[in-house]
Formats: sequence, C-alpha cells, structure tokens
Amino acid sequence: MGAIDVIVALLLISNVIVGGFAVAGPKVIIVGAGMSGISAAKTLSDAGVKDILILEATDRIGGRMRKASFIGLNVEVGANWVQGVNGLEMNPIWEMANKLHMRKFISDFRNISSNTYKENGGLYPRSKVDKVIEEADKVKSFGEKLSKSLPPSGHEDISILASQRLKDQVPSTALEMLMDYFNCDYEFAEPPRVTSLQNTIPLPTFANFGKEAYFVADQRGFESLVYDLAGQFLRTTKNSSIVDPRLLLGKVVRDIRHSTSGVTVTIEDGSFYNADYVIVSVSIGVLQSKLIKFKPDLPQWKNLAICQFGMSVYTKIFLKFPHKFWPDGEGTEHFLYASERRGYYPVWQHFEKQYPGANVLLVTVTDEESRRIEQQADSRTKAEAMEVLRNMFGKHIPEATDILVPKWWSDRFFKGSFSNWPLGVNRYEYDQIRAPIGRVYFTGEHTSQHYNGYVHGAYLAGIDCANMMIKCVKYKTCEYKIKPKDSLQQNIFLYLLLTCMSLLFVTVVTYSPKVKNLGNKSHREKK
Ligand SMILES: Cc1cc2nc3c(=O)[nH]c(=O)nc-3n(C[C@H](O)[C@H](O)[C@H](O)COP(=O)(O)OP(=O)(O)OC[C@H]3O[C@@H](n4cnc5c(N)ncnc54)[C@H](O)[C@@H]3O)c2cc1C
Repeated sequence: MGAIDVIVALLLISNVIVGGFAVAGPKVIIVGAGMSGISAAKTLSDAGVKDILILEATDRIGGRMRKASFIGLNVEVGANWVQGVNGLEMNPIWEMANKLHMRKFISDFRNISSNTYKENGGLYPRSKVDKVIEEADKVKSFGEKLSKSLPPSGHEDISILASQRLKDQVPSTALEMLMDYFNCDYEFAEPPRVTSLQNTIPLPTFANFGKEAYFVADQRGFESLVYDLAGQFLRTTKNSSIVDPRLLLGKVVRDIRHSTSGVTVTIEDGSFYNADYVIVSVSIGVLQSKLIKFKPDLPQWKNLAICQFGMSVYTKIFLKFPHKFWPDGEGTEHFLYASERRGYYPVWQHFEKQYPGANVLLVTVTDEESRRIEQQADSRTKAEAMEVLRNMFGKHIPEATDILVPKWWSDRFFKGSFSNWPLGVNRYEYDQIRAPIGRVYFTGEHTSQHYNGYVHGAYLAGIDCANMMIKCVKYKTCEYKIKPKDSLQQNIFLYLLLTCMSLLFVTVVTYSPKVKNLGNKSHREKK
C-alpha cells in the first residue's frame, strides 16, 4: 500500500466524502446562512463543535436581511426595523445594532391622522381619522382581553376578524379598512381574516422587548449584523471578508438523506456532503415548496405542521424622483392612502431624515397585492404608484425616474417574507415545526419559541436549536420536549387504557364480595 493509499483510506475512515473526494469532514452541516443559520453555527462553535459546514444557496450571507443598491444608495429590501425596543427585556438585535453603531431612527407613527389621504384627493380631517383610530384601539383592547381569556390549548382560538365581529366593529369604509390594514397587515403582512388572535395579540415581541421600533438606515446594511456574528467564529481577511472553508456559497441543497448513522446532503450540481447531523435553516416557505427532499420523507405530522403555518409576503417598493413634492418636516414621515380596494398602495414613507436629499419614497404592499405586483412588469407597478401619488398630491408631480420592486415570493430561496401565525394552528402544532427528526434539526425565524417573523426570532431560534443539538452530541441527551402527535395519541390511548383498567379494578374490588356472596348463594341454592 502506497502513502497516498494510506491517506485515502484514513480519510475514508473519517466518514466524509465531498463531491466524490474525501476530505477532513464536518460533523454538522448547516443549510442556509441567514441570521438563524449563522447564529446556530456560532453557538455550536462556541461550544467546541467546530466541525461545521455551512451551505448557502445564494452568493452571500444574511438571507432576508439584505441591502440593495438603488440610485447609488443602499436601501433595505428585507428586514428594516429593530422591532421591540426599550421594554423590560433587552432585544439582542438592539444590542448588536448598538455595538456596530448602526445608523437608526425611531419610528413615530403618532401623526398619521394628519397625513391620511382620500382616494379622490385631499387629506381627511384629523378629527375624523382620530375617531377611527380610537375605535380601532377599542376593538384591539377588546381582542387583547379576549385573547388572554382563551384556554392555552389554543383549541378555542379565533381570527382577529372574528374578534372584530364579536365587538360588532368590522371595518367597512375605505378609512376604516386602511386603519385596520395599518394595525394588522402592516405588521403581519396578512389580513385579520387569517391571522390568529391568540398568538398575535398581545405580541410577545412588543410585550417583552418594548413597544418601540427603530428603522435602520446604514450604508453597511442591516445585514452587517450577520457578517459581524459570522466573523466571530469564521476566518476573515483584514477587510472583514469571510474566507473560511467552512462556509460555501452558491450551494443549493436539494436532497437530505438521513438515517440513524448520519446524513448525506446533496447539492443541485450533484456533489454531496456527509455529516453526523444537519441543521436546516431555510424559510418555512422553502420547506413548504419542497425544494429540499428529505429521504425518508418527514413524518406526516411534521409535514402537516409545516404546511399549515403561514408564510406572508411583504413588499417594499422604492421610487426615486427628480425632486420632492410631498410635505416634509416633523411628523410627516409616514403617510397613508385610503383606497376602497383594501391594501392598494396604502402605507408610504419619505426619507428626509434617513437619506436627506435623495428624493426617495417607500411604499409597502402585502399579501395578494404583493403576489399580483411580483407578476407584472415593474413599469406597470410604477404607473400604478404614480396614479396613486397623483390622487394624493395632484396631476403636476414629476414622474418617478427609478423603481425597485423586490420579489421575495417568486424567489425559490425564500418564497415569501416572514412567517405569520394563522388561525387553526395551536401551540402544540407550532412546536412540532421545530422538532428534530432523528439527525435532522430545524431552525429559522419560524421555529422561534416566541418571536416568529422577526430577526430576533431567527437569532434566538438558532441558539436554541444548536443547544438542543449540543445536548444530544455532547451529553447524549437527545430527547426534545416537543413530541410528535403520534406519541401524544399513543399517550392518550395509554391514558384511556389505564383509566379503563383502573375502573375495572375498582369495580372488581368494590363488587367482588357481592359476586362471592352471589356465588355462595347460588351454591347454597344449588345445595
Ligand atoms: C421584506 C421583509 C421585511 C422584513 N422586515 C422585518 C423587520 O423590519 N424587522 C424584523 O425583525 N424582521 C423583518 N423581516 C423578517 C426577517 O428578515 C427574518 O425573520 C429573518 O431575517 C429570517 O432569518 P432566517 O435565518 O430565519 O431565514 P433566512 O434569512 O431566509 O435564511 C435562510 C437562508 O437559507 C438559504 N437557502 C434557502 N434555500 C436553500 C437551499 N435549498 N440550499 C441552501 N441554502 C438555502 C437562503 O438563501 C437564506 O440565506 C422582514 C423580512 C422581509 C423579507
């Protein structure tokens, strides 16, 4: 046996073959390098599990935290706000953003009643908007009380719309629908009809971390939080580029084979990687799309839980103008448009503070409007947005010179913007989404115990998932608290069986003397 044969044999024994070539091997593969995947990988690394390999489909890390260059300006096409600040607990993302001295601005929505436009032009009187907001707040408080009174099992959960019906306050005018949109869809990107009351009102993000939200406008991008986190355990150059071989970009995972002895992750180009465990951090939209095939398939209860959850679409459209024509100054940053078509170019924002002199507007659409807009030409979207702006500010405003329309829903690596808790999924089913299946673990914002949909949820879920795996790898404690439905059903069956047996036992003990007497009697009678 030659020296090379010996080396090859040793590498093969190490149980890792990459694309047909044997190399020193990862023990844990992480699929996806968004906030959650990187947070999980760092937690593993900090705990001494250094044999990791991160496989990312795109040519960058950060996932849904992404900046894009627009007319020479870096704008955030994905996550933009640190949501939940100045509360009882410290939002970990707030800490990170402060550490990097991110440029950020508090969002103050208190003046929207002065900035709400009618569909056919002109502002609504402030008092009229305030009245609608007041009524909407009352319905929300009613919903909050109701939500807290519902049993924790979630079996009696209702939609936000149902709580409005109970209060006999279903928004019907253009203005009422707009405020309803602003309260619900602008946060969850799905309407009150589909959103769970019990799991969104009150929202743990605001209840625990605080009610304030800060808008990040930093030319390094919100994504630099992920780069900073990655740089704490991956090798980087002096200018902070990641050059660690444990991160591979452009690797589209299509197939995960798993057994009791290990996992094999196959890439679109046919190459494959073996490891002991895999953490899957892709969005729930990607899991639902079946871009990745699991072999054997995930159990039915797991697939059901994944498919039942909501993946919403939230689209931030940026428009550039030759000059400003909208009001500026204190209290004008956000302005609203009340169309009879609910959710039609409803929420607008100018950037006089964030990007002074850039003459850029941001309009947000969600859900069906997002899907519709993603399928049409950007020029059509620009024409629609211009018509709305002309309704608000008159015919003589200048034409937008540029438009940026992110397409999160059509992107096969995201399939939407963030998860939303729908009616019909209880806590137990939600917990099933993050339950590991043998050696396959799951993370991502949609697996966060309390903060699904947010960057902080993605970060905290990564830590939780890695810790669950560390317990398994290091201490051989591979149980997890979330039990598959089958086992719950088995438990119920066992419980019923035991109850029946106990009842039988009690009955036998209680009535056995009579049986004996009867027996004796009959015996005597026979005599
Ligand atoms: C428009 C928009 C606005 C938002 N606004 C906010 C906000 O203001 N505040 C807030 O807190 N949150 C916001 N969010 C949500 C926040 O961005 C996400 O919750 C968070 O970034 C998700 O991180 P993640 O790691 O769970 O998932 P992702 O960031 O999606 O990371 C998963 C990674 O997996 C990769 N991947 C997918 N498929 C494969 C495959 N087959 N093989 C290999 N890799 C794959 C993806 O490319 C991605 O990099 C927003 C999101 C969007 C889209």
